[in-house]
Amino acid sequence: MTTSQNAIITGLVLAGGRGTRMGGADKGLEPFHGVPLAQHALRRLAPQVGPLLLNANRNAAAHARFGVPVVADLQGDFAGPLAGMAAGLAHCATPLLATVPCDTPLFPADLVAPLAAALDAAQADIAMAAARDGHGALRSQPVFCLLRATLRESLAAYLRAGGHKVQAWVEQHAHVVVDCGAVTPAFCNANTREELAALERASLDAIKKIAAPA
Ligand SMILES: Nc1nc2c(ncn2[C@@H]2O[C@H](COP(=O)(O)OP(=O)(O)OP(=O)(O)O)[C@@H](O)[C@H]2O)c(=O)[nH]1
Ligand SMILES: [Mg+2]
Repeated sequence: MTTSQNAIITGLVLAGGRGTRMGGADKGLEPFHGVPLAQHALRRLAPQVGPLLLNANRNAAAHARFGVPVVADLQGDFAGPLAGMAAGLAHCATPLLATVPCDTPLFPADLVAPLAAALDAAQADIAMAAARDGHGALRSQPVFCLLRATLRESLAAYLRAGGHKVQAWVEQHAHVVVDCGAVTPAFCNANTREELAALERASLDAIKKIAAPA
């Protein structure tokens, strides 16, 4: 994808969760190789999109230090990732919004272009990433989505009606599921501190492999 095509896509990092499985931590501020997870995700997404947004519900000042606008959920009850997507759509000034969670630090460096190509080819409103598990089965990755900004009202209405499930809302719209490669390690998310440490080790192993191929 060219830089001018990137410019029509706003990148949104979702860091608005409760972090229950990490002892209530504000996960985006947890370090990954010394860099806060939210900042790491912003850096990985930046070359793939135009403007950036960060969705967070706590510690606004700490998140603001990453240098992109911070948007909080419109409702204050931790309604799940869809609420973060809705906040992103509400502040999105481009025709498209690409979403990634903060807790999946090894997400593909070439994620957005295949989503955009598939959205365009299918003339769909949503492109959702999917990835192959160890048995070759395709698993949806619902928080990795490319959305048309025109879905703003639909999503707000869905949330107002008490909806929470990303997949269920996506299925109400013309959507395409895009095979983005293997689940491991690219789509492995850190829900606990142990998982975060394991992802740090996995990324070091990958670097060692590049430095000294077998
Ligand atoms: N804006 C927003 N994002 C959320 C919410 N809940 C989860 N997310 C985001 O959705 C993505 C996946 O979240 P999970 O790992 O399932 O949930 P979490 O809240 O981070 O952690 P747990 O409480 O341990 O489930 C992460 O990027 C979260 O930041 C929410 O209520 N609001
Ligand atoms: Mg998670």
